[in-house]
Amino acid sequence: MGAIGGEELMRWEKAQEKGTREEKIFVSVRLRPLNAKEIARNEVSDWECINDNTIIFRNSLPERSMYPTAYTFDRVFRCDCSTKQVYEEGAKEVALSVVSGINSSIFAYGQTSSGKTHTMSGITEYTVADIYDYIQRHEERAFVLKFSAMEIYNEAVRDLLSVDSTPLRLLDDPERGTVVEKLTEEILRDWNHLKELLSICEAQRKIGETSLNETSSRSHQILRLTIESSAREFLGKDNSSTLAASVNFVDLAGSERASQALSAGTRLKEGCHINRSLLTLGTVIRKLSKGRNGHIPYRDSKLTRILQPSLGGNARTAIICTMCPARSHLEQSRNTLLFASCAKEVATNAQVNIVMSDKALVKHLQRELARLESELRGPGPTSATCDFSALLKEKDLQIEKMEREIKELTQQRDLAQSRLEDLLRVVGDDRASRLWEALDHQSKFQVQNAWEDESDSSSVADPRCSDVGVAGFGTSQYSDRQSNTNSNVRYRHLPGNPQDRFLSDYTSPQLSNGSSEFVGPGPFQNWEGIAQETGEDNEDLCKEVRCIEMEASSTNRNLKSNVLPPEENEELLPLTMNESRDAMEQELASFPPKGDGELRHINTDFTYDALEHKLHGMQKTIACLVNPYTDEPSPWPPSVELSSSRSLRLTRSQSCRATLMTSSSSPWFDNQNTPPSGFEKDFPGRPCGFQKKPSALNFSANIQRLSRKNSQNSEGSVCTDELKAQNIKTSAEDDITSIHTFVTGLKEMAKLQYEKQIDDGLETEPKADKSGTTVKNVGVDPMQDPSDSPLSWPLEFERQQREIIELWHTCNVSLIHRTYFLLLFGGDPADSIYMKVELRRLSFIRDTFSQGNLAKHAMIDDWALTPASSMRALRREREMLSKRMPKRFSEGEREQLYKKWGIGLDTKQRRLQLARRLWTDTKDMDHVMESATIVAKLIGFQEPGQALKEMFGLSFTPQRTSRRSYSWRRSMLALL
Ligand SMILES: Nc1ncnc2c1ncn2[C@@H]1O[C@H](COP(=O)(O)OP(=O)(O)OP(=O)(O)O)[C@@H](O)[C@H]1O
Repeated sequence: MGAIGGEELMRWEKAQEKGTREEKIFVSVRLRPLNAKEIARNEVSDWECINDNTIIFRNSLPERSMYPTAYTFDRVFRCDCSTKQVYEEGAKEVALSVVSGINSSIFAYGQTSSGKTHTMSGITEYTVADIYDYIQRHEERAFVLKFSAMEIYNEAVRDLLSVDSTPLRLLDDPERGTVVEKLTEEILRDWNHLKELLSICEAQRKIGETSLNETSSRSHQILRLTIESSAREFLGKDNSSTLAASVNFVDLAGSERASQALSAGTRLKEGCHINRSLLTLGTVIRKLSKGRNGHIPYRDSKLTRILQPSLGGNARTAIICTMCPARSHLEQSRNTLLFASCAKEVATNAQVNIVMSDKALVKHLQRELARLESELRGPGPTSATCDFSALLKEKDLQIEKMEREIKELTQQRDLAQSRLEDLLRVVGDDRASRLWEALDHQSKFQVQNAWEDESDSSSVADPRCSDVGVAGFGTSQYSDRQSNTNSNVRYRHLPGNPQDRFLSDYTSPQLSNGSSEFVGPGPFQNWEGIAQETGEDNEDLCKEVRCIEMEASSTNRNLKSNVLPPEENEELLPLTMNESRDAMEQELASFPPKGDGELRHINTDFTYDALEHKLHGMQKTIACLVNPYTDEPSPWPPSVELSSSRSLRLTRSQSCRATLMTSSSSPWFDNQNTPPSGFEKDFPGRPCGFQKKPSALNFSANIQRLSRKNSQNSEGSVCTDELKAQNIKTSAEDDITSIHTFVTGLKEMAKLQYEKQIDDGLETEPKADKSGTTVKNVGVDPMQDPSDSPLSWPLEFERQQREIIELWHTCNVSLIHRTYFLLLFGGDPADSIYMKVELRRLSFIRDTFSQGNLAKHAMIDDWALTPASSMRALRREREMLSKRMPKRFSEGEREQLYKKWGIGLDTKQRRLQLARRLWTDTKDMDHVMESATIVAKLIGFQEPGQALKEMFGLSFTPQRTSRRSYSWRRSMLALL
C-alpha cells in the first residue's frame, strides 16, 4: 500500500477541506437519435437542445400546454453528441475524483432503450482509460485498482463476477456504510484485465427482451472501481497514508412503467421490482432535493441503500439522463426530465478519504488540534466562533439567573410552608392557652370586682377588654364590637392593635399607618370575648393563620379593616406596608385625607436599606433631640433606643395573637419572638420605640399574661428584672416606657414634618450654620413654627391648647390620649408642630362629624370613625379607668376624690361616676388639669417625678418652657 506524507499530506488535507464542501449533483441530459424502428414509424423528434444547457419541447400541441417546454441542466447533449463528449463534459471530472481519494458515482437514468447502457459502457471505458493514464503519469504514487460488479435484479443483489447467482446480503458497516457481503473484488492487473471483467459482467447481467428493447437491461448494474494510492516514498513507513475511493458506474434499469413496457408474466414482475427500486430512488432524490431534513428512505430499496453515499453522501455524483426523442415517448421523456430536475437540486458532501498509518494519524490529529486551539485562543476568531461564544455567555447568564430565581423561590416556598406549619401549631396551642386564660381570668376577675361597682355589671367589661378601651378611636370600634358579639368571628382575624391606634389615631397621624407592624388578630381577638372563643370554629382560626401568613410572606400589610364591621371591611382596599410607611410620611402634609369614607391608597416603594438607614438616622436624631446640648446618652431606657424592630422575634410557642401583640407592643419580649418577614421591616418616620412599644399601658395585662406564660423577658431591656420582681407594677412601668416611646415617636414625627417643611421651602429663616448637623437644625430652631415668634408663642400655645381641648371633647377623643398630649406638650415652642398636627386631625374629624351623616365615617388611619362609635369608645374607656381606681388609689384617696368631685359616698358606682366626670368641662382648665392628673395616675404614673423629669428633658427648646406648662406639671406632680 502506498503512503503519503509531509507536504503531500498537507495537500491532501487541503483537498479534504475542499472536498468537504457541499456540491450539487452534476446533471446532464443526453438525447439519443431516432433509431431505425422509430424512423420507420415516422416518429418525429419534438425535443431540441438549443444550447449546452437547455432542452426544449418544440411541439405546441394544446393538450401539452400544461407542461414546461424548456429544461435547463448542467449540460445537455444533442443526439449527435458522442459518448466521448458526454464523458468529457458530463462525467469525467466527477469520475476522476476517485484518484484524489473522493468517492464518485456516474448514473445513467432513463427509460428503456433511451441509451443508458450505451452511454454507461462508454463512460466506464473512458474513465478507466483516463485512470490508467493518470496512473501512468503519476509514477510517484503507487496505485491499486480493484473492480467489483453487481446487479440488483428483483431486489436481489447478485455478484456479476461470480457464477454463483446466490443473492448477496447487504451489511451495515459502521465505517464503510452499506457493504455487499462476499462481493467479488478483483484487483486489476491492467486495462485488458478490466475489459475481460466487463465482458463477464455483460454476460452475467439479466437481459430480457421487451417490446421496446430487444436487449433490454432488466436489472440495475453497478460497476465499482476502487482506487487506492500512496506516495511511493512513504511506502512501508509508519507515517504513510493512503487515499482510497471508489467510482460507481450505475446503469439503471429502464424507468418506464411496466404497463408501458407491455410487460406480462415474468416481465411484469421484473417491472414491479424495477419500478419499486426506481420509485425509491426517485423519492430519495426528491427528498434530498428539498434538503436533508427529515427521513430519507435509503433503506427502502437495495439500490438506494447501496448507493446511499452517492446520493447526498460522501461522493461526487453525476447523473446522465438519457432520452428517446420520439414523440411516442414523450411522457417518459418528461418523467426523465422531471427526475433530472430534482436530481440537480441534490447536494452531496464529498470528502477525501484518507487511510492513515498510526503515526500519520497522530501527526494529523496533532496538527488539527493545534489548529483548533489556535482558533480558540486567537484574537481574531471567526464570526461564527464569536457568535457562538456570545451565545454561550448569554445562555450561561440566563441559566445563572434562573437558578437564582429557583433558589429564591424555593426558599420562599420553604419559608412560607414552615411558617404555615408553625402558625397552625401555634393556633392549636393558642386555643388551649386562651381557654386556660379565659378561665383563669374569669376567676380572678370575679374576686377583684369590689362592691363599689357591683351594680355596674351590665357595663363592666373584662378588664383586659378595658385595656383596649383606652385606645383612642380604636375604642369605639371595640365598643361596637362589644355590643355585637355576633360579629365576633368576623372580627377575629382582622389585624389591628388598639394600643397602636392609641398612638396613631389621634396623637400621631404619621403612626397610624405604621400599625402595619402589628399583624394578625388585634386586641379584640385577644381579650374580647375569650369565653366565646372557646366555642369558635376552626375556620376562624384558619382565617387568622391566613391573615398572618399573608403578612409574613408578602411583607405587606393590610392595615385597615381591623376594626371595621365586616361589611365595611370587605370594601377596604389593602394598603401595603410600604404604602403605609409612605403614607405615614406624607400624612402630615396631606391630612386631612381627601374625601370622606374613602381609603387613601398611596403607592410608594421604600427599600429596606433606605428605611433602615433612615431609621438609624432618626434614632440618632432622637437621642440628640433628647439631649441637644450634651453628649450624654439619651435618658430614654435602652430598650427604647437600642432596640429596633429588627430585633423583634416571634416564637412558635406563643399564641398567634399574643405573639403578634407582644412583638408590636413590648420590647421586653423581643428576643424570643420570631416575626414574620414583614416584621423586620422598619419604616421611616416611626421611631423604634414606637414600633416596639407604642403603649404598653394598654396591654399591661397582656404582657403579664405573656410573661407568665412564656417566661420570655428580654435581657436587653432595662426593665426586665424589675418586671420579674415587681410583677404587680409592670403596667405602671410599661406606661412610663410607653410614654417615652410615645414622645419619641412624636418627636420623630415632628422631625419629619420639619424636614418636609424644609423640602417644601417653608423654612423662612436661613440657617446660620449651613454645615450644622441635622441634630442642631432639628433640635433648636427648626422645630419651632416659623410663624410663631418666641414672644407670641405662649399666647398662641394657650389658644391652640384650648381649641384642642374643645375638639377632644367634640370628637370624643380618648381620655388617655388627651392626658398624654396634655402632659407632654406643655408649651415649648418646639411643641407647635404637634399642636398643629393635632388640630388638623381633630378639625377633620369634627368636620366629618358635623356633616350629620353618620353613615359617612371619618377615615382615620384607614378605619372608619363615627360619632356614635367614638362615644361608645369613650364610654368604654371611662369604664376601664374606673376599674383601675382601686389599684391606683387607696380607699382614702378615692374618698377624697369623690368628695372633691361631688360624688356622694353613699352612692353606687362611685368610681364610674368619677370616671364619667373626667374631662367633661373643657372651659375649666383646672378641671382639665385635674382630670389629666387622675388619668395619668390611673394609667400608671407611679414615678411621676422621673416621668416629668424626662418629659422636661424631651423639650426641644428647654430654655423656653412656658410658665403655664410648668405650672401644669408642677400641679400634677403635687396631685400625684
Ligand atoms: N446515443 C446513441 N447513439 C446511437 N445509438 C444509440 C444511442 N443510444 C442508444 N443507442 C442505441 O439504442 C439501443 C438501446 O440502447 P440501450 O440498450 O443502451 O438502451 P437502454 O436505455 O440501456 O435500454 P434498457 O433499459 O432497456 O436496457 C441500442 O441499440 C443502442 O446502441
